[in-house]
Amino acid sequence: MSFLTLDHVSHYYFSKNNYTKALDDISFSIQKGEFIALLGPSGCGKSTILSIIAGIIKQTEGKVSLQKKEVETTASEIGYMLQQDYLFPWKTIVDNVLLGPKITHTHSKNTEQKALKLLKEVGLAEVANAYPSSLSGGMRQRAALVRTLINDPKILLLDEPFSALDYQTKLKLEELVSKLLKAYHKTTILVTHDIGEAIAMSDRIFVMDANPGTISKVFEVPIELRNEPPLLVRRHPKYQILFDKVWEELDQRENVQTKKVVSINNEGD
Ligand SMILES: Nc1ncnc2c1ncn2[C@@H]1O[C@H](COP(=O)(O)OP(=O)(O)OP(=O)(O)O)[C@@H](O)[C@H]1O
Repeated sequence: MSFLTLDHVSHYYFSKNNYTKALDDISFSIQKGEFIALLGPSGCGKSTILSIIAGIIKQTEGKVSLQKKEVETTASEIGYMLQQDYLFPWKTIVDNVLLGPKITHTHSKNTEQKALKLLKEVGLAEVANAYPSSLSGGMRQRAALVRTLINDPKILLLDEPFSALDYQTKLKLEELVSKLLKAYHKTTILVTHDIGEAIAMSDRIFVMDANPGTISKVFEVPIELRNEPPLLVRRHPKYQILFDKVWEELDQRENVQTKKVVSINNEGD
């Protein structure tokens, strides 16, 4: 059964004298617990899709449904993890994690226990009372992940969460995030520029095209890969086969038109 659906979603960014069509007629459905990767050239609308799902912006056309109900905003159901961790430097790790529940008045003794349990699961139990400045980049991103999971969001949106990390830390974090999200059966959308990461972590990969943003092709990750941890996926013979196919699809689309900003006064130009 479909969990999250985007139905003929288009989006325009308007400014004083012109507009950009960022998304054109995007439709897809995601099952509960599914892990989707959005892959495509810069400016193809990946972040715009996440912002629409998160309720940060409202799509110009089309509809977004969660569990079959059309939603104006899914914000309260969403966990958002970005390239930067945005931890507050003056709060300890556990206090950073508990900030969300405190703001939403859902904080209780149980929440604190849950925070400590999650911190333990990501290997941060020892530094729960430390300040972010004393942690490495990878540790800070693990704390950011726990902060995202503490509210038990229905959907997780990951916008290039590993791209600021060194390669080894990134691989280790992929491993941890994948294990944790599978264990908690989280529905996840990952934005990435990294084909290997998309294959290693996802069930399906949506390749996008730019100007305006469309979904050009959907790749199913073979079932044998989906059940393996990312490091093992990267060593599987089927990984390289899929990598080449996705590469080819992206490569074909490299000659995208230059960005199209349409003047409102001279639409025909
Ligand atoms: N606030 C805005 N105002 C005007 N145009 C915008 C705005 N935000 C995004 N755009 C344009 O919309 C299109 C899609 O942008 P978006 O950031 O969603 O792409 P992206 O695929 O996430 O890019 P990247 O990979 O570089 O982060 C681009 O042409 C971009 O310039």
